[in-house]
Amino acid sequence: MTAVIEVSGLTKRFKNVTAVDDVSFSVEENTISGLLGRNGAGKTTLMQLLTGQDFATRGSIRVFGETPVENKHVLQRVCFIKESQKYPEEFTAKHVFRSAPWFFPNWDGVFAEQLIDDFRVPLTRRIKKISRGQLSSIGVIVGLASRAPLTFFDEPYLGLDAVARQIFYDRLLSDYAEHPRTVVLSTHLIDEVSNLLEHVFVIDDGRLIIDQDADSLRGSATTVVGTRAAVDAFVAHREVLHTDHLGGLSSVTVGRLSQSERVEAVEAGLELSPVSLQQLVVQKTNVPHKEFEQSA
Ligand SMILES: Nc1ncnc2c1ncn2[C@@H]1O[C@H](COP(=O)(O)OP(=O)(O)OP(=O)(O)O)[C@@H](O)[C@H]1O
Repeated sequence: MTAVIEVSGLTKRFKNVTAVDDVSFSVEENTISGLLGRNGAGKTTLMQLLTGQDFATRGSIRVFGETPVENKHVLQRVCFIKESQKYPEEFTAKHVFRSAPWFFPNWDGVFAEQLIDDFRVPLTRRIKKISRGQLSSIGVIVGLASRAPLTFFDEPYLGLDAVARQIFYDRLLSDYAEHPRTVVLSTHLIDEVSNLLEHVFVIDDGRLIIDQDADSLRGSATTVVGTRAAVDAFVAHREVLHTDHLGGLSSVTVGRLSQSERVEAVEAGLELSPVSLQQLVVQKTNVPHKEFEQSA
């Protein structure tokens, strides 16, 4: 496997905020990765650094083996779709799609036309007059039709309805199968994208807390449900990720269980269920912010 992105000891500080805090990881070529985390976790800042739009306070970044900052050789292979993309005042969607091939050498005009139909983008209305969802559609189309070897989608579908989001997931998957490339996607709609992701990065308060293959992450936790006494006895010596009580019943999320542990649980009258990626991320990141901890 070849790493398209290699990051080591990366830190970005804004005055008293450490937005990215000593992060190290790599992203393999031709994979779809999710960059997940709560509001303010540092996802956008990290993407800005990886796409050379900001300078790191410390640490190193290699994209296609080189630093991305002011590096045409790297940046012409990168597409970054931001939540808040700005366009020139008089621009219509037509202007965006006409100018896209100047920036993206792999631009596929026929694919873009199909996507414009799929998303029903009004081509001749000025961008400042179109809806939030339509604006997101334009970004999504640019991200897909650019076929950049490395594409970042930063929360790309603000305002997109459920049908449009599904079209995005479907087109991304089918086009990725035909034209493999490296995609990094940040989103809060974790369950919706869960099946798309091959690798998961979770950033919390600037720190990378999960860097794991999506399949192994999905199997890394189980919820155990049963009477309080039986659940308590079963989880007594295990790491507990989350606990809920309802009357005499308990629902406790624990780490990976072996086959014999599963048999033991079932024999104790307990029910086992898988934990969704979203639940797992919520449980891992549902802790007090370090600033609040320090000032408390
Ligand atoms: N230019 C800046 N100046 C000061 N602080 C900043 C700046 N940009 C980001 N931050 C802070 O850095 C932290 C990380 O912000 P970032 O936008 O990267 O988070 P995010 O994970 O993308 O959040 P969201 O999911 O809400 O978009 C936040 O505390 C934010 O307030």
